[in-house]
Amino acid sequence: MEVDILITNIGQLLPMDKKGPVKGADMGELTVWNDAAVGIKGEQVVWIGSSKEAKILKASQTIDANGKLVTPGLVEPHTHLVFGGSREEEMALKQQGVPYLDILKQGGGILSTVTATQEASQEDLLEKALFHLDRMAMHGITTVEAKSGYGLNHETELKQLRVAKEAGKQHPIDIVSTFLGAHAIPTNYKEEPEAFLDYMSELFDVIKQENLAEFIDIFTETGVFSVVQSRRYLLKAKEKGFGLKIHADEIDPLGGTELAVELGAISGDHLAVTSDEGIQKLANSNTIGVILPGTSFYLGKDDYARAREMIDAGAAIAISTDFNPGSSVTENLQLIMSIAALKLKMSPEEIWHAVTINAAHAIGRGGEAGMIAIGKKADIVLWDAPNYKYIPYHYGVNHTNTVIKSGEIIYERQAIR
Ligand SMILES: N=CN[C@@H](CCC(=O)O)C(=O)O
Ligand SMILES: [Zn+2]
Repeated sequence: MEVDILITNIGQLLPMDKKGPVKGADMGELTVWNDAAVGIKGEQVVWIGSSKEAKILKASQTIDANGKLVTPGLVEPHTHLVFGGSREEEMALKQQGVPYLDILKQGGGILSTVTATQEASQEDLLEKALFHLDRMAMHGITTVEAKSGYGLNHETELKQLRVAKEAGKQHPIDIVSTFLGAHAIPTNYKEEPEAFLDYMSELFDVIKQENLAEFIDIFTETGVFSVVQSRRYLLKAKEKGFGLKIHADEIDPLGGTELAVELGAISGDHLAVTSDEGIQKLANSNTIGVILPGTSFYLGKDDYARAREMIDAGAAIAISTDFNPGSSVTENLQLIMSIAALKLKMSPEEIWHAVTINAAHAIGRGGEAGMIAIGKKADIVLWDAPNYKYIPYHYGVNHTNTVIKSGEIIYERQAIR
């Protein structure tokens, strides 16, 4: 057989090719192949076997992994990729103990990014999004979910969605788009959240027609949208054929997790303060819990999602950076893997499921992304690490050696000396 790229002498290969999403105790069972090899032709994986068997292949290019860990490209299931400006000035307020929701109430936080995004040109937003995507790719991410939500008017929300679509065309990373017009209440609708949601839902048709988003998301939170308002809005979205997501139980336990399950949302995200009942309901549902422990860390909070209890109860969990300019400013999902180990007490086996196959299922790419399997896209990372436990263990740095997206090498670490 002829292949374009042969990766051989793989120390540990994680195929992550189970039928997902992977739930509960199964998240702790990882398949590991030792001394493996992978053949790529065009965009796809066409051969998997042992390094010894790989000698029969004719390869245009051979990569000697030299005992390295090889995994699927990471899947990042929750980002606010497209935004104007930055919010480093807010850090001092956070240090003084001003709560996240108070900053928002005073017109800062999300609303200050809204002003910057409204003022930014489409070209500038695109350039900035591509820059952040480059950084994600360098860190081993090959598929990204991207939300709008810093427009809060028709024009700017559409501008954000169009930028995400264009970024997906120009960048090798695959982008899955979510409309988060219900991210905050703008000042001109301050006393009328329902009217604002009606106004945002007017965009559903054009978003469908132009194929600008697959999912509709809402921030269900104190001072933002209530459970009743969220339900009404999301039911309208469901009727139009969108998949649903909820920013649920991030700061106050309003019951967003329960709502996500009730509506059959593909994911409930954050879940930092989900109730006992919410955990049970999540575990008994097909909704994936997308946990964002970097946000708890970055907001200096003690509330971390009870991932252990969720997994022990049988839930499917994914983890994410929540990359955004306010509550979690990092493109490094490897760092989040370490925080998941340290603060969520997830095992390395669970963490690898959470950044590959389960993350793919959380954004409607189950069976396509987050796995290495014959006939699937060759999204593959070679790590400067001897085994899968090493990545969460050695924290805060980038471990990628080579990143392959759809069969193309898009990143190779350069030695300085
Ligand atoms: N909590 C709501 N939205 C974002 C934060 C957005 C921001 O602070 O700009 C989140 O997921 O954490
Ligand atoms: Zn978010």
